Amino acid sequence: MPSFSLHWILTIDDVCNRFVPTKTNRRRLYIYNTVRSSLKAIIEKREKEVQSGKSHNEDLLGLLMKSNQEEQQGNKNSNKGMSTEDMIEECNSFYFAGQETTATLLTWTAIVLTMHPDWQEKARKEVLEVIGKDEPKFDQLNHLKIVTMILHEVLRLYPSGSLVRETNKKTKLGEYTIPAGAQLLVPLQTIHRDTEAWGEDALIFNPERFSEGVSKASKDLMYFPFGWGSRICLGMNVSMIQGKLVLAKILQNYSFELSPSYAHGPTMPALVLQPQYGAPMILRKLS
Ligand code: HEM
Repeated sequence: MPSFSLHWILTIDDVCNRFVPTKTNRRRLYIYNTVRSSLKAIIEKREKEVQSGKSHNEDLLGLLMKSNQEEQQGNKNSNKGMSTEDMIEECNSFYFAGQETTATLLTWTAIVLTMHPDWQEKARKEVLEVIGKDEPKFDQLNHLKIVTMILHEVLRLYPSGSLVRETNKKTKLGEYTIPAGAQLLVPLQTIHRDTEAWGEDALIFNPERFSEGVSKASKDLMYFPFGWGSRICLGMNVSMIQGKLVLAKILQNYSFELSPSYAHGPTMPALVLQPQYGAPMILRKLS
C-alpha cells in the first residue's frame, strides 16, 4: 500500500474558530437554522397529511416516515424509531450528501470533456449508438461503457471530498500510533493521484485506465471516491445513474466548450471540491 500522509484536522484553533461569532460563523448559523426550520415545517406538514390519509409514501421523506411508523408500531413503543429531530438530520444528510456531490461531479465532467474534445466525441458517439436521440431508458444507461469510464476518471481526479475517521481507541496504523479520539483525514485527491498506484500518467485524464473496470484500474485498488467499508456512500449507484442520465441528455443535444473566461482553480471552500471561478461554458445545439 503506497504511503500517504495523515493530517490531524481537529486542533484547538479549529474548535475556537467554529464558535467565534465572526461574520462567516453567524451566516453559517443562520443558514443552519433556516434549513432546519424549513425541514421541520415540511416534516410536520407531511405528518398531518399522513394522519389525514392524504399523503403517498413515494418519495424519500414518505419512505422514511413509513418505516419509522412501522418500527414504532412493531415495537408497540413510541420511544423507538426516529424523532422529528432525527428525521431533520436524515433529510439534511441526504440533501447535502447527495445534491452538491452529484452536481459537482457533473460540473467537473463537463469541464474535463471540454478540455478533451476527443473524449467528448467518443462519449457522444456511444450515447447516440446506444440510445439515439430518444429519452434514455434505465437499462440503456447500464450499457454506456465509455461514459462510465469517463465518470470514474473524473471522480479519480476530482473526488468530491476526503474521508474523515475518528479513532475510538489507541490505534496502530502502519508506522503511526494514534491516540483515541483523534480525527484523521484520508486525502482522496492525493491517493487518487499517487504515481505508485496509478502509474506515471497519474495526473493525466485517461478514462482508458478504467476500461477493465474499477478493480483493474490501479495497483492495490486505490480508488474510493464513495468511501469504503461499512460507511460507504449510500447514494453511490443513484449518483452514477444520475450522472449518466444527465450527461447522456447533454451529449445528445449539445456540444460544449469552455468560455475563454474560464480559469482552472479547484478549491474546497466547504465539503466539496469545486471549480473556484465557476465553469462558464458555450453550448451549441446539435441538429
Ligand atoms: C458523485 C456523487 C457522490 C459522491 C462522490 C459521494 C461521496 C460520498 C463519500 C466519500 C461518503 C463518505 C463515505 C465514508 O466516510 O466512507 C459518502 C457518504 C454518504 N453519502 Fe454520498 N456521495 C455522492 C452522492 C450521494 C447521493 C446522491 C446520496 C443520497 C441520495 C448520498 C448519500 C450519502 C450518505 C447518506 C452517506 C453517509 C453514509 C454513512 O455514513 O453510513 N451520496 N458519500
